[in-house]
Amino acid sequence: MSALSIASSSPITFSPVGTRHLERVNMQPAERLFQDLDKELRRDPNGANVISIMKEYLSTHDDWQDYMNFNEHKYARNLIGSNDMLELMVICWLPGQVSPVHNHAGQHCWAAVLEGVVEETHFHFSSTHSPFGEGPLEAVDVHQVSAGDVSYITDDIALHVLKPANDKRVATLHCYSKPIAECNIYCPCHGTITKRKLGFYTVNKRLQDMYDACGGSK
Ligand SMILES: N[C@@H](CS(=O)O)C(=O)O
Ligand SMILES: [Fe+2]
Repeated sequence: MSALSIASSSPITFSPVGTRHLERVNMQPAERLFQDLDKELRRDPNGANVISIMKEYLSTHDDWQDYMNFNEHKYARNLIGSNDMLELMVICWLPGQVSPVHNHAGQHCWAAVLEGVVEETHFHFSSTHSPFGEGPLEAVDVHQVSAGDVSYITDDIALHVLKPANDKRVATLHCYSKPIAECNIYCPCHGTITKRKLGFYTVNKRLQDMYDACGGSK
């Protein structure tokens, strides 16, 4: 596998200095975004500039639509690219689809809204008023995120749930650093934890045989 492993119709590899610029020109904007995020996260693992990089992409490009695939059974995770530092995906939500209460496996999660309006609910344990503890959970914040805006969460901030805020479909662009192969799902009533492997509905714009997303009620 190349140093930069990214889903693309034409495989991208690092090339000798001199031709790198030409390769970048030939990339799709979403592939360039992946490369820009990779560079930023290697410079600063906390990704101080990730939000501005994502917002710049959102305001100038729409090739994320090429990755937009919905699944009637659950919210659909469509991978743009991944490597050891990050994974970048378009997540598509039909009205009524919702993620379970979950964490992010100790990683950074940035979620930009591409289309529609998202409702995000933060949860803490009632016993500790923090994202760490035991027993029932309580919703501590509910807010909406509109197209063009970027939300950010880590396990230190809260557990969360996302869903479309109204009866219109939603597309979000998620950047995880580092990649999350598995997360915790929480039963809100008891705080019981279940491990859930995270799969992809499409990779490199191609449907995958098995799709096992992070739960979802529909
Ligand atoms: N973290 C979730 C999507 S969301 O609800 O933030 C996932 O990657 O499946
Ligand atoms: Fe999440």
